[in-house]
This record gives sequence, C-alpha cells and structure tokens, in this order.
Amino acid sequence: MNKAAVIVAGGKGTRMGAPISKQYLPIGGEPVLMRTLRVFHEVDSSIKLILVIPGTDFSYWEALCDQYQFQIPHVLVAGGNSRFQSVRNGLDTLTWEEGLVAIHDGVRPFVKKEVIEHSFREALQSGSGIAVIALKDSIRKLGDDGKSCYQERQDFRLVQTPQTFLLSKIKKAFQVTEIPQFTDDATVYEHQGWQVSLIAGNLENIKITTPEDLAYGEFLLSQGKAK
Ligand SMILES: Nc1ccn([C@@H]2O[C@H](COP(=O)(O)OP(=O)(O)OP(=O)(O)O)[C@@H](O)[C@H]2O)c(=O)n1
Ligand SMILES: C[C@](O)(CO)[C@H](O)COP(=O)(O)O
Repeated sequence: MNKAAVIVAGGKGTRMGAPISKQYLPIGGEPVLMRTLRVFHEVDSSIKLILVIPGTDFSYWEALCDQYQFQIPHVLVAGGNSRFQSVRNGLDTLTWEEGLVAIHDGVRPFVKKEVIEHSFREALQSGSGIAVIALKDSIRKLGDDGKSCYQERQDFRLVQTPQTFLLSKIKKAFQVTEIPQFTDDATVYEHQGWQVSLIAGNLENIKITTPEDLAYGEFLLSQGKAK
C-alpha cells in the first residue's frame, strides 16, 4: 500500500513571537521541521513526505537544508491561509488511486515512531487512526450564566497528530467549504458522517506553540525522554 505523510508547517507561529517562524527554530541543534521529517523517514523510508510551508519560505528552507546537510527526500508544497487549506494543498499533490496518508503538524517533532506505525495500521483497518491522549487535569464546562460545572474527564481526550486516513476518503472529505469547526483533520473526516478511530498518542508529542514549549522540548531531549 502506498504511504504518504503531509507535514503541515504553513503557519506563521504568531504565539511563539520569535523573529523566525517556529517551524524553523532550532531544537536540539537542528530546525524543528527536520526532526519531524526524520521521524517519519525512520519509520519507513518509502513514506512519501510532503512538506507544506509558506510559498515565500521555499528559498529560506532550501538554504537551511544546505546549511544542515539535510538530505531526506521530500516534496515542497505552498501552504494556504489556514491549516485546513495547507492540508488540502498537500493532499492535492497525491494522485494515487489507493493509499494511506498521515497528516501531521510540522511543529510536533516528538511523536513516537510506534504512534505513527499504529496510526497507519488503524487507518488501513478502519479508515482512520487519530492520536489522542487522556487528560491529566480536571476540567469544567463554562455556562452562559457565568457559572461552571463539573465534567467527567474520562469522557474526554486531547487530540494530537498524526491523523492518518485512507487517501481516497480524506481527499473526498477535504472537498468541502471550510467551517470554524474544522480544527483538525478528524473533524473534516467526520463531517462526511464517518466515525473516526482513536489510537493512543504519546505525552511528549507536544505542539510547539509558545516559548515554554521550546524550553520543555529541550528538556525532554536533554533527559533522553525524546529523540
Ligand atoms: N495556514 C496555516 C496555519 C497553520 N499551519 C500549520 O498547522 C500546525 C498547527 O498550527 P499552529 O500551531 O496554530 O501554528 P501557527 O498557525 O503557525 O501558530 P500561531 O497560531 O501561533 O500563529 C503548524 O504546524 C502550522 O505550521 C499550516 O500549515 N498552515
Ligand atoms: C491539529 C491539532 O494539532 C490537534 O490538536 C490542533 O487542532 C491544531 O490547532 P491550532 O489552533 O491550529 O494550533
């Protein structure tokens, strides 16, 4: 079965507040994105890697690849104005009749190989494999009246990536008009009336979003808790 990964990194990293976009910032001595691409390559070197970045960053990324002698093969695709549009641009480049595709945030470099493998296995079996983790904190639901109420945290999961799908189904799912509820790829898939299948993600698979996340990532690497 053909396998691909669409690594989305078309954002601006506003919340990081850094002079360069967070996907290019060094972590453990190399840009975040190189670490992310390497995990997928090491899972299976036949996975076709599609890297979605802003079109205006292509020459910058190519210079970074030269500087770091980064040679893992990948196809560059220009991103869109939202994550949804960036994913769609990536999917549009995949023309196989059949296959599996993992969609993954470029800024989640600490995903475990086992999670990627599990997501592909589950997608082959049931159509989708969505990485999630249990909550560690208690949660409360806010009401319009300013009050809040208890929620059973075991009924909830935090959603990560990869989110892996049968290519034909996710491509069809993305042929819709974007709505605000599309905060990830699972929501786009289930908009078709299809149920998603969840798999266990890994705690270290944080989305690098704010400066504390970078510091935490460096800590994980220094402790050997992430690679
Ligand atoms: N137009 C966009 C927006 C986001 N993303 C990607 O989607 C992932 C998750 O998004 P987020 O963490 O929100 O990244 P940014 O949009 O870059 O961050 P911010 O909201 O702080 O600007 C990131 O890998 C980001 O690069 C993308 O490919 N295209
Ligand atoms: C896709 C995602 O990483 C799953 O948790 C998340 O929904 C992305 O959200 P963002 O607002 O684009 O950071």
